[in-house]
Amino acid sequence: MPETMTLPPIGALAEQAQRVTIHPSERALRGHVRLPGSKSITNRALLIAALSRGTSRICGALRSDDTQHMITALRAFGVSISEGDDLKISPPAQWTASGAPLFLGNAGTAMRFLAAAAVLTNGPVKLDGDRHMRKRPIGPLVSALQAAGVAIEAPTGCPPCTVIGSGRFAGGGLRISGALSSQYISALMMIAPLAERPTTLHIAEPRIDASGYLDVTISVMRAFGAKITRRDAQTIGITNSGYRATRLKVEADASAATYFWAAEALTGGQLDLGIAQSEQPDVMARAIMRRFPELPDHINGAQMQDAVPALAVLSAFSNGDVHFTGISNLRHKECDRLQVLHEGLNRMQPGLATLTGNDLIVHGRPTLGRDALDCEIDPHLDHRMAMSFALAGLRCPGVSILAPGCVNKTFPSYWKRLEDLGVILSFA
Ligand SMILES: O=C(O)C1=C[C@@H](OP(=O)(O)O)[C@@H](O)[C@H](O)C1
Ligand SMILES: C=C(OP(=O)(O)O)C(=O)O
Repeated sequence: MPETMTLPPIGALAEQAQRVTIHPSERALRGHVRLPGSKSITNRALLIAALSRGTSRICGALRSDDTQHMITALRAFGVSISEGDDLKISPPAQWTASGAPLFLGNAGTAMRFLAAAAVLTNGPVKLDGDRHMRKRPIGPLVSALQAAGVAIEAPTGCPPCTVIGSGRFAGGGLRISGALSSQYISALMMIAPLAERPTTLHIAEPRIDASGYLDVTISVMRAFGAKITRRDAQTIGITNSGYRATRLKVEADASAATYFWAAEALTGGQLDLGIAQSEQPDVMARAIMRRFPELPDHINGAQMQDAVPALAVLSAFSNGDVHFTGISNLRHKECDRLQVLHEGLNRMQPGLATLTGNDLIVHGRPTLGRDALDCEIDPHLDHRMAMSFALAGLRCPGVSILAPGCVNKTFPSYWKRLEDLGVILSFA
């Protein structure tokens, strides 16, 4: 190749490629990894900024498919958003409904948060997503909004859903089930400061999965001046004091960090990720991963669900069986993650994982790197499946991942970050 010819950037290679093959790392991975901003914080901050008085600025925001869907939808409501190094958000006096359906891909946060916020527009809004999103339940949120007087329908119990915005939200006492997703509760929490009266949210279950995301919601709401109190595990009180614009710095994404904590463990390396303490639920995975290869024989994934795929792949190389419980909601994520994890692990080596109801048991084999079969993993276009199974390739020769561009949902620079650490990838 002539010296002047430059290779296309790796992001473009990954997007166009049908597969990526990961070559085992000969050495321990060391160095600094620049992580993207938190998806959960970015999409909350975008929505709340769009509901605030004044112009807000968000620094360190995640730029990915999920946040782009949120930005595009907010613009359709009349919100002005400029995308420089920082995001600058200026809401209109009143959100407007353009009439055109809003396509939100497979972005759960955008779908659930906007289904609730669309009530604040002045007309009909149809929210739709891709074929995966059309299988992800939204019924409990729809029922809670209907009980609050909102005209909203999702005939299949999943998107598409149609909201007839009245420009107002009554607030008051609301009951919501968070059994299938904590995002339903976050969605109601975030519109409550704009209600006509104070809101008390009653969560139907005494304990829900992913409840740490409610604390993330509270923190972002407070940064925009909301008055909100988590009275107990099932009760949240929110004053109708509105939001005021602010400047918010988004912290690094803890779910993105899990892949690099696992990569450290698998290669015996040490990485500086610039993420220490955080409210984000997936930071809990770090302490567990540090114990590798002696992982606990039981991991309850209920409160760190997005870390489970990376933990499951890491477990395949551990010294024993790891029994994952509390993970039934993984069936309603970007794909049926329990099914796809089970399928992918057994493709790496038959018998590596067992699925018993909604529990996954990974039968760790410390020698796996040496005796694994060449395998092609179909992540079913799920970013976390792609990023997690790629980790197996750090130890096993011949691991390839189909449609690697699916990482764009939350981590477009994932492959580049691995290459920056010296991992050799072949895109085809
Ligand atoms: O509120 C959030 O930002 C999220 C909550 C979790 O989903 P569920 O509440 O649907 O379990 C998590 O899996 C998702 O990636 C982000
Ligand atoms: C479940 C996820 O995303 P969401 O629900 O926001 O689509 C995820 O990122 O793993």
